[in-house]
Amino acid sequence: MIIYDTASVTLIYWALAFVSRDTAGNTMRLIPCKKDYDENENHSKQIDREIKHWIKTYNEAIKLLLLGTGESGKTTIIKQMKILHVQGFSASERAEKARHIRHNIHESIHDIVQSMPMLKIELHNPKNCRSRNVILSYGPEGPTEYTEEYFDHVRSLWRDGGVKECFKRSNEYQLIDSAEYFLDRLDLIEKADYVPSDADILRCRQKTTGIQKIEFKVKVPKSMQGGVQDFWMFDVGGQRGERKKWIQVFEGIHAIWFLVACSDFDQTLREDGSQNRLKEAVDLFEDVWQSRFLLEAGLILFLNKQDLLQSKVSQGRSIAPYFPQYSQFDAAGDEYTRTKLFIKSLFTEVITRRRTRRVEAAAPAERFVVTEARRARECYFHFTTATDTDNVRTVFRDVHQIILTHLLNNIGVY
Ligand SMILES: Nc1nc2c(ncn2[C@@H]2O[C@H](COP(=O)(O)OP(=O)(O)OP(=O)(O)O)[C@@H](O)[C@H]2O)c(=O)[nH]1
Ligand SMILES: [Mg+2]
Repeated sequence: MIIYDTASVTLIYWALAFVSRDTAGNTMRLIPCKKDYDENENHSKQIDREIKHWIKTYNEAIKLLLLGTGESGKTTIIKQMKILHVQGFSASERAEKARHIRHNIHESIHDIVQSMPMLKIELHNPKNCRSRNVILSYGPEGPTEYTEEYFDHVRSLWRDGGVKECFKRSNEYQLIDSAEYFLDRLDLIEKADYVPSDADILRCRQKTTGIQKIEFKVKVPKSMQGGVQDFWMFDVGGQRGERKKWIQVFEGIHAIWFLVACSDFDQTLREDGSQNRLKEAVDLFEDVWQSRFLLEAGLILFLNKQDLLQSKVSQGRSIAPYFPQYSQFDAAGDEYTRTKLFIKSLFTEVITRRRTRRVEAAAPAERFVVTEARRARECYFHFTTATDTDNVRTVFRDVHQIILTHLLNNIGVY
């Protein structure tokens, strides 16, 4: 049986109706064209019967694996699946997240004030020196108890012009992406009865170590035999030290979602200050793309953190100093559009380095097929903001279609 929520059925139906083999019989073509479908009703009915049969008999869970460098947004996607397809977060989970969010506040203000001497930035208000010393005295771990006095120190510092100046240069040291989001919400978070909203939980940052799995079910509508389809989604840690564990979950994976933090273009790795984060993501993507263990899995690239990329670029920060080839990049549109297309081109280049032909496909996903000795290899691209539930809901629907097409190809329905 296969997954879909009601809204995605039409999409999937189309996908299935137009999946076919080429003359050599070894590559898939997906032609999302309603007109052809209407013109070939008998063929569609036959396909419909086959799909229903396949859905009825396919009872395996669909296994998805999230990959990407540290802080690319993998665990945020898992949280979105919990919101969209499980019951969301329980009261005890929210209480636990409140603790992590307070710790996120501490690590944010700690890392900013600790970096000020390196950037030769002074506190604008000398009275804040005491607050800075108090914060630094707790070290990166933070206080055992988050008192009113503690939050007063953080508030004074966050209002300081020097702290703000240092925050604006956060690409020159390591700072979590949600620093501003949480520091702007101090008044709410310091309250004893604070319960984090879904939006707060999506912003909360906790590094993943080891392998996590979430299971969820998606309803299959009655018209498609009814019932539910099981999904297993695996989350791994993306920092270098964590990647050796990845191979443990490669077996039997149907599709990989590879996440890239596009706003990382001017930052270095937390685990290696000499390596640009976006370059690391391109290298890692190449490893995944080439991996013989993952040849059977569908690959979907999430060009994530579009909100942060847009805001960075609108503040006048350019990718050009970090990727000199950007000055030769030819694309229409404003600076943000050109930057996101350039980042995409860094990844399509990895794919097109081998013999490639481009297949026009319907928006929003674009498809590239690489002809290899064994079979066609496909990669789809999506621009995403993982903290935006509506965006992830839409992307998930599109991705259903892609995964289904890939699965049908693998099991030889067509
Ligand atoms: N603004 C914004 N923040 C995002 C987005 N995606 C993820 N984040 C934030 O980025 C931080 C890191 O996200 P995670 O999901 O923990 O990253 P990860 O890939 O699981 O990282 P590791 O576990 O270290 O591999 C979190 O604070 C998220 O809230 C996005 O699209 N926009
Ligand atoms: Mg994680």
